[in-house]
Amino acid sequence: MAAVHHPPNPPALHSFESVDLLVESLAAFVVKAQKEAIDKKGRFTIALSGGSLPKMLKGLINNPAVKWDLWQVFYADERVVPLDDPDSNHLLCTQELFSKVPIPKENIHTIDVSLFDDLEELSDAYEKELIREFAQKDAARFPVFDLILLGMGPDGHTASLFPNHPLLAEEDRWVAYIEDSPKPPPKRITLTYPVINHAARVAFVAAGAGKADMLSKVLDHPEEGLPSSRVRPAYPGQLYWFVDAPAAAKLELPPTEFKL
Ligand SMILES: O=C(O)[C@H](O)[C@@H](O)[C@H](O)[C@H](O)COP(=O)(O)O
Repeated sequence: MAAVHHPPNPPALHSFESVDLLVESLAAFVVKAQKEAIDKKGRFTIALSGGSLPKMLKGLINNPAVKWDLWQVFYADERVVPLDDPDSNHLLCTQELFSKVPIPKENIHTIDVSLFDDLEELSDAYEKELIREFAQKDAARFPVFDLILLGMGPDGHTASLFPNHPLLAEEDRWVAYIEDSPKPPPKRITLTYPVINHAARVAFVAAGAGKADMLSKVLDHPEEGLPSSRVRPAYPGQLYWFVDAPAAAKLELPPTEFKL
């Protein structure tokens, strides 16, 4: 990545009056990111999270601009449970999105359930899956996702990067595992900061009044070092926040007008 000494771009905060507007704008944003990636490289690499995020992507369903066959989907984090377990992020994304759109199954990169007994092997295998997708094609030290979509938990966590956890200091691995997640289930794998912070675009999605206090901590007080505040994609990467008015209610950071 060029210009290593350039400071990260400031976050773009997009605040919407309603969740419907947020959903519509997020879909338009994803489609634009997809178009730019496909025009440049003929494919679109994206990482998804669980929580409320998959539902927020419903603006992509029946959207003729989405080129599903050119998407390569990874998970920003995944719980170590069978893929049909109610706790699985893959199951959630399948129920909310993939079962409703024509995406080829092989374009969705799930964790290897045969490796559940050994989390080291499991995360190594997912890292290899990323290497197969990125390393030969982009030849970079870290993969450069076209887009990573994240949620923010009530404690400020994102992906499976929890406050004060040693994983926050991981500098080498692309994928790491955690056995002591404070939020169940305890065993998970997660993309690490070097991967998240090398992405071309990272977008958080947060809606509802329940997010207001934590959002203000994360965006107005990044010096507190909460996991979501540590997401600062390296230049020229860009960080976006898609929030609704109740979530934004306590923010000092001024919003940026949403324009495509
Ligand atoms: O793995 C998990 O524990 C959840 O998926 C979690 O990381 C979620 O993404 C955030 O808590 C935001 O949740 P909401 O989007 O539902 O607010």
